[in-house]
Amino acid sequence: MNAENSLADLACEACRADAPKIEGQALQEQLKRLPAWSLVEIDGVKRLERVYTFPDFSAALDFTVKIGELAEDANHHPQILTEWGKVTVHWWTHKIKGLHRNDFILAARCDGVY
Ligand SMILES: C[C@H](O)[C@H](O)[C@H]1CNC2=NC(N)=NC(=O)C2=N1
Repeated sequence: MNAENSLADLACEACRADAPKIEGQALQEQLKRLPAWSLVEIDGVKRLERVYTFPDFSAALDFTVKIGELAEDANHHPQILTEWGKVTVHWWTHKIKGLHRNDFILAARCDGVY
C-alpha cells in the first residue's frame, strides 16, 4: 500500500475559516505523497495541480463526472478544466485561501479514479 492510497482513505473534515493552512515543511511532506501533483500559486493562493490525459473528449468528460461525484461526496470541490484529451484539476480550500489536509485527500482520491 503506497502512501498515496492511505491518503485517499483518510476522512475529510468540515473545513472552518480559522482552520490552519498546510505550509512549509508540512506542505513539502504532503506533496511527497502526491508525486503526480504540482504545487502552483495563482493570485497569491497555493493550489495542487494535476493534468490528466485521455484518448478523447468523451473519456475526459467521464473522468470529470467522477471527480464531481467524489467532490460532492466530500463536500469539497475542485476547479476542473475539461478539454479534448485533457482534464486539469486544481485543489485548494476557498475558506482559508490556501491548502488544507482535505485538498491532499481529495487529490489522492482523484488519482484513485484515474
Ligand atoms: C457551504 C459549503 O460547505 C462550503 O462552501 C464548501 C463547499 N466546497 C468547498 N470546496 C473547497 N475547495 N473549498 C471550500 O472552502 C469549500 N467550501
